[in-house]
Amino acid sequence: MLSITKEFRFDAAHRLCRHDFSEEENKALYGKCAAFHGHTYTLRVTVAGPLDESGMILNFTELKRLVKERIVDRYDHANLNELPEYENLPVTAENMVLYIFKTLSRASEFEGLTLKEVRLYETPDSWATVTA
Ligand SMILES: Nc1nc2c(c(=O)[nH]1)N=C([C@H](O)[C@H](O)COP(=O)(O)OP(=O)(O)OP(=O)(O)O)CN2
Ligand SMILES: [Zn+2]
Repeated sequence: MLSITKEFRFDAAHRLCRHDFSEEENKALYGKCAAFHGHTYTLRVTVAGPLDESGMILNFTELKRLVKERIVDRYDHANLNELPEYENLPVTAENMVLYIFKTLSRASEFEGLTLKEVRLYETPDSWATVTA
């Protein structure tokens, strides 16, 4: 199966918390990550599909425009806890990658293609993945 992958990076801040928990309960659940801190996230988006008449699955330039517009430009230098999608969810790599996958999979640019995988690295050695 043929696929293409594009990688993106953004810097963002968050703290891990449940809104229905007290500070003490969040500290007990999430430890040091209950305190506000930042990451340089790496996002990898993989798309599969047939080649078009230009010899491409999807132009990398178009993929970049889409992912930047829908995700990266909103997340870069943001406080992730303030974004509406995480109003009632802990800002874990798992919840983030699920939201990113759902959001991108709705894009009309992927019509006739398969959004195969979205992977989000929170640190160079910790990541979460959604695979179609
Ligand atoms: N399953 C998950 N576990 C943790 C998440 C997560 O999103 N999903 N997030 C965190 C924190 O955000 C924390 O910032 C990262 O924790 P940790 O990997 O322990 O942080 P380090 O700086 O020590 O990372 P290294 O991988 O050792 O560089 C915690 N857990
Ligand atoms: Zn963190």
